[in-house]
Amino acid sequence: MNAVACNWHEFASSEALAAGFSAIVAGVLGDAVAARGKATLAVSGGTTPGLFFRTLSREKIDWAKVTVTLVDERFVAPDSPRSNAGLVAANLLQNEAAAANFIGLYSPSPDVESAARRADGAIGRQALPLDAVVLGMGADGHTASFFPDADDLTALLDPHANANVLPVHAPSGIEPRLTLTLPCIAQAGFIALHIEGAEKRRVLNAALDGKPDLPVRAVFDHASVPVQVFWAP
Ligand SMILES: O=C1O[C@H](COP(=O)(O)O)[C@@H](O)[C@H](O)[C@H]1O
Repeated sequence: MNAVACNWHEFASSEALAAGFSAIVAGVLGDAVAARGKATLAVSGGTTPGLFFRTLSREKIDWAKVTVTLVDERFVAPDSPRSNAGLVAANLLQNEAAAANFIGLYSPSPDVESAARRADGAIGRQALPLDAVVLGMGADGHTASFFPDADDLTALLDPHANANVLPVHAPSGIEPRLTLTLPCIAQAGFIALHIEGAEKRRVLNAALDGKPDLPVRAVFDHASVPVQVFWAP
């Protein structure tokens, strides 16, 4: 097993992590705006990032030049409590960050396959290459919507995939999903993994030690820059 390239940032509390992490992400986005006149950020959903989003939303950068998108999405409408877009709208696209442009992955298409094709085009035209990606991880070792029990995990984890967005069918994912592909994530200029709690730390360490069936490992193996891990108890 090859050694993995990552940098570990440890904080004493969720509050301290949110403050430190949001300052770093704001710095990455601000640098991109200064260099290219625009910046792109892909964020994850789930239960972990709420406080980080609310803290990041108050960072004073030129948010009108920032495009925010999602690493992954449940195939549900934005008003569903399960919607990652809804989470981002309520917590990140507020305060200073209300000026940002948002590109979601969901559309009210007949099925998740057509929604993925639509999102694939929008992401390719408006969001790539990503300046920054913020990943989460489930206790089963999934990141993005790369679930260990996904029907086509091999295609999802193909580092040479041509697609930007793929549909996902995984029993543990509950609804069908939409996810950025591994190359979209791996080629970002800044790649962060935000996890909290002892259990997720144990799972991540198992993945980094080479335990099979933990899809998060693929990001570390293919990332174009060392992955920055942000952890609090
Ligand atoms: O379903 C999802 O789960 C992961 C992890 O979420 P958490 O609730 O354990 O923080 C998240 O990264 C992903 O974006 C989301 O769709």
